[in-house]
Amino acid sequence: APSTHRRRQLNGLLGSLEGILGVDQVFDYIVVGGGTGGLTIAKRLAEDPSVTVAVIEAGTVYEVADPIIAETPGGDTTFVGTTEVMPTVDWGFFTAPDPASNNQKRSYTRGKCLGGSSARNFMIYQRPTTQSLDLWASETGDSSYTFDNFLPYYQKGVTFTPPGPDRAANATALFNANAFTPSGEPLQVSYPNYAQTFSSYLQGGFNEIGITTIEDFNSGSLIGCQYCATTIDPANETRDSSQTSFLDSAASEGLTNLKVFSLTLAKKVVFDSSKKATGVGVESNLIPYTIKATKEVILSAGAFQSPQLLMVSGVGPAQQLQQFNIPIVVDSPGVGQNMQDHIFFGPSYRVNLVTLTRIANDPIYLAEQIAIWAANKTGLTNMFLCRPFTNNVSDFLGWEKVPDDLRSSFTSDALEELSALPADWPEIEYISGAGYVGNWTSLLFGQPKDGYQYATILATLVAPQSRGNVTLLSADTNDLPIIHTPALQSTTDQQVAVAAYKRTRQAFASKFMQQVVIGEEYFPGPDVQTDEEILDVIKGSLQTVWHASSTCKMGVESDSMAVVDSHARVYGVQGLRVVDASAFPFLPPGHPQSTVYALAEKVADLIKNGE
Ligand SMILES: Cc1cc2nc3c(=O)[nH]c(=O)nc-3n(C[C@H](O)[C@H](O)[C@H](O)COP(=O)(O)OP(=O)(O)OC[C@H]3O[C@@H](n4cnc5c(N)ncnc54)[C@H](O)[C@@H]3O)c2cc1C
Repeated sequence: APSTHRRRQLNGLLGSLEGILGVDQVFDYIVVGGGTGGLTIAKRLAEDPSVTVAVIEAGTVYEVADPIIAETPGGDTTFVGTTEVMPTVDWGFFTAPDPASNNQKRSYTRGKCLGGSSARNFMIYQRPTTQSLDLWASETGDSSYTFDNFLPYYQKGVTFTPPGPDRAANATALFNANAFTPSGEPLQVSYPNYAQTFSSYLQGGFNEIGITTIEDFNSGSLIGCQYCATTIDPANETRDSSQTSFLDSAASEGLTNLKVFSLTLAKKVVFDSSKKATGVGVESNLIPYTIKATKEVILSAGAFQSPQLLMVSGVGPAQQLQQFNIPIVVDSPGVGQNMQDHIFFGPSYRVNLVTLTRIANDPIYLAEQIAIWAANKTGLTNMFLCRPFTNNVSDFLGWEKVPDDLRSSFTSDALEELSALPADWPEIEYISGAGYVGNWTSLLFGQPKDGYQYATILATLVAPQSRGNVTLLSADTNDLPIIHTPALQSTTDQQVAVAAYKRTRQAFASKFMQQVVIGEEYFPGPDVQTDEEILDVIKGSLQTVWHASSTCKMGVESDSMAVVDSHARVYGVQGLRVVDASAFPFLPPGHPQSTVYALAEKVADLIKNGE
């Protein structure tokens, strides 16, 4: 079977046993975190046969840890509610109580496995807008980040496959093939063959309320609506992650100069007396040892744990380090600060369509789908690859700035803050939710069991003004850091959120959507009408979109909160970079995985060029 073959190939790259046996471990480069950014940069560095690369990853191969859910696109709906934690491949983060939203503590999904959060995400693949990347270039003083200059790195690792002949009827996905380069690159971007019927109605509803259909979301414009491309491998309709793309290709190319230390926790970066990073202290099976780096250490442990690793290693806000008796290497006040994230929420309605509600509640329907799969399967071993499960559930998106009629009631402060954003930067994203979401407690297990099907439009704040942070619980990476997520502290965000909620209701009330809507709004219900009532519902029912970023932000040296320069090098030390979502200068509009992959590609080239 393909997955057994894959595991055998990967075994050739797993090096942790040697570490446990105390064999001296010295590499040119150490990448901490085998997630989205980490495996991408590690594979690219290892393409040079003259260097050696180690990856340190706390988790393991996700098809070993979690053989069914992780590789099935529809498995993305499991264990992402505010009260749930995936037992096998998740870190188990909960946010600190959030005073701006009823002191909620929300579960915050983070992949703990090879692939990292790309093994747990919703697979939406789209790129930021032209002007948001141009802003990245101006804020970091580096013109190589303008949309046009950065685009080749978005294209580099990706193979794009247009929607195929087996794609469902009435679900035509437009696309711009020119946004991609023809290639045999590792990361697969395509469209599921099974489309959510709800999305066709959503498109009609959006068009009716003024959100027009555009060609695609990968060419620099977002305002409009369309089916989204996904990191689903069209060959077998399974999830593609940095593990199944970049690490698998390293294995199949026989790059034995790349070693993966799985089930190995990074404890701290080791510096010499000249503040050069010379290695990483790790722990595997409770045994501590050090892996040495002769050239560089690259932190790719994600937006929560890259800043944690910097802080426990002595790079961070002095006060925070002193609190835990950590010797200060560099007082860097921005480490862990400036966190940006998106939140989403929205009303749920009963609909006359098949949605996740049926899959979750109707075993006979599920058995039928599995029987259809069994009759037609082409060598795939996972029965959860029956048709409805090959879709990532959120397959249609819309974007806009708040329309004038709702904007007219905004405060002048809110209008001023929002006007600072570039013209093409949307304020709201709408994500199709073909199922009940309600108060976000649990997607799969929370579907109402009353025989109806449900659907939701998830309004998302993509120009958030609220900021969060990451602080230490202790000086030991065995203790997860404390995460304060930025949800609705800003009154601008509150106003946009209420306007966004009203827009989702307008879409459900459109003639097009009314063809399939049954009765009145189910959640929160028609009694919720005033702005205060709507805001209260949002506070009690929001979830983050798991897009935490910018906690080791990139910026110019004169910016005291900048942690890395535009080559992702940590200010104040040598031989240390941060390459993951934490290094973003800010969170561009939309879903960040494309930018994490692109940044890793770009920094790999910088390193290869000695920059
Ligand atoms: C549920 C969910 C849905 C999402 N949906 C989408 C989507 O549809 N589209 C999109 O574009 N984005 C989506 N995202 C966001 C996107 O997946 C992330 O922004 C991106 O994957 C982050 O990449 P990263 O490299 O920064 O971190 P990660 O991919 O999380 O990698 C960090 C890695 O470091 C490892 N690690 C951490 N600490 C240590 C340590 N001390 N020692 C050893 N290893 C360590 C982790 O185990 C992990 O493998 C979603 C995220 C989630 C969680």
